[in-house]
Amino acid sequence: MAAARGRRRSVLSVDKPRVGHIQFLNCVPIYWGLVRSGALLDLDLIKDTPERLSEQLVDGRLDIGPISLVEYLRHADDLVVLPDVAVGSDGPVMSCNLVSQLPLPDLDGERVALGSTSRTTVQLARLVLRECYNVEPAYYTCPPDLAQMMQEAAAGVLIGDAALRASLHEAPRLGLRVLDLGEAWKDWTGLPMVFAVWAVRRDFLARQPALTREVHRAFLRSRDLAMAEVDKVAAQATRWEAFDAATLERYFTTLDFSLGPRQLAGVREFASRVAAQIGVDPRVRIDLLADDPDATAA
Ligand SMILES: C=C(O[C@@H]1C=C(C(=O)O)C=C[C@H]1O)C(=O)O
Repeated sequence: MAAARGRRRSVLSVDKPRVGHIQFLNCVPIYWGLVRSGALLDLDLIKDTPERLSEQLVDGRLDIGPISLVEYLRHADDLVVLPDVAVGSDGPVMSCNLVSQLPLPDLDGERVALGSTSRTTVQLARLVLRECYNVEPAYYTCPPDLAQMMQEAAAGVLIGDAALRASLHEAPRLGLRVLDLGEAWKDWTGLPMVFAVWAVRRDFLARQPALTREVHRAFLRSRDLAMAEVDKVAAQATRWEAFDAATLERYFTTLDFSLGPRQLAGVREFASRVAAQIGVDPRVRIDLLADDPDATAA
């Protein structure tokens, strides 16, 4: 973070685009192909948690990167979405979970911890609890640590690797209930859920339209390469993780890395349902990067 903040743009040479990368297992398939194709050499890649990357893209320390959907909706005027790539699910997601010590209808008035790395799943959890379970807990934000959450609250919302560990290892051992929020959204709306999109700052796109499209193509190629050999990706990732290769392969193929018409319908539906809760226009305009460099409006 400090390094990113201190980074100065050179006036003597063309700077590499400053691109964000989510340091969770869910984005390993996006990273895999960047390494394999050598595209990584053309990027200044900044790895961090989703909420910090979202903040850096919004305040201009990044040019292009993944952004939590809620933060995109809040800052849509300054950003253009890169099509065909996202972190989402069409049903269960495995790693965006509400973990509870109580049956969900009993959470009314209870303390519920919201993990600080999430901006979207935490809002989805609040929406689902209110609209589907008719409960209004007392929410507070805290670090994404299940043990601490379970000491201080009746339930907690986690994303990423911590959520995967919680649902696969800790919850079964401790007898905790798990609500998969991708599945809850699909059951409620019939639509895919998009948790994060990739976006470019509008000012960067205006200065560097060709470079932006190059980075976009590198992401798409990278994702396609990884998904074509997902067994290898899972086998290598398992060296450093507490999950076996079969579990990681199931995780990578459960996630939906696409952003097509159905996923965009999910984004619009989420925007309309969450609008009042997060203070955005329910029909917020979503601009997608167009093929034609002269036209960016969707
Ligand atoms: C599927 C996931 O998607 C994510 C969920 C996010 C959020 O809730 O704000 C942000 C980025 C993604 O990492 C996950 O983290 O497990």
